[in-house]
This record gives sequence, structure tokens and C-alpha cells, in this order.
Amino acid sequence: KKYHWELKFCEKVLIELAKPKYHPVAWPFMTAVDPVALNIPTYHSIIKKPMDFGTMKTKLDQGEYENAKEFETDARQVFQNCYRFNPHSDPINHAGHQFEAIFDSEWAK
Ligand SMILES: Cc1ccc(Nc2c(-c3ccc(O)cc3)nc3c(C)cccn23)cc1
Repeated sequence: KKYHWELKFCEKVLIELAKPKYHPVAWPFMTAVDPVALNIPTYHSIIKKPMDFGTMKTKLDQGEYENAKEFETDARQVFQNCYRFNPHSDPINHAGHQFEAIFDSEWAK
């Protein structure tokens, strides 16, 4: 089916983004933000739709995406959450922009 090919592409993108060479910019976005561990108790009052690439992998493996568009929507949510919560000056905000550029490059292939 059409969707099957689209989801294979999503899996391929995740495998690429999880490579060690991207870890310096990818690491804050590969697992769910833990407000207790990070001492940011306001996180869930500011960010209404938490998302991360680890959760996206689980959703993909569990068949929770119907198409590539739904997958991309979650990816964009990761970056929007990062820019909303982390000040422009914060290194995490900068890492988000760098990692989004890597995602965009893979997504355009
Ligand atoms: C006091 C303070 C300030 C900034 C942060 N940002 C931050 C985030 C983060 C990622 C995505 C996101 O939507 C929001 C936050 N992830 C981290 C990690 C893994 C380590 C250190 C900082 N981190 C943490 C604590």
C-alpha cells in the first residue's frame, strides 16, 4: 500500500538521525523531557504536546502513524517545543535549530 512505503521512509530517517555522529546535537531530543530530572517543574504547564524522537520510534513500531505527514507533524512538535521552552540564548535552543536542519535535509531526500 501507499502508506507502507511512506512509513519505511520514516524508519530510515529515524535510523539516520540516531547515528552517533549526530549525538552532539540530537541528544536532548531523543528521549522524553523529564521535568523532575531537569528541574524544570513548569515544563508541562508551558508545553502542552510533549514529543521526542524516541516516542516517535515507539509510535512508528506500534503502527500509530497512518502516513508520513503524521510522523512529520510529531517531528515539528519536538522542535517547536524546544524553541518555546528554551530561550534563544540557551545551547539547547541552538542544538534544536541544528538538529532541525539535519531532519529537514533527510526529510527532503
Ligand atoms: C533549567 C533548564 C533549562 C533548559 C533545559 N533544556 C533542556 C532540555 C529540553 C529539551 C527540549 C525541550 O522542549 C525542553 C527542554 N533537555 C535538556 C537536557 C536533556 C539536558 C539539559 C537541559 N535540557 C533544561 C533545564
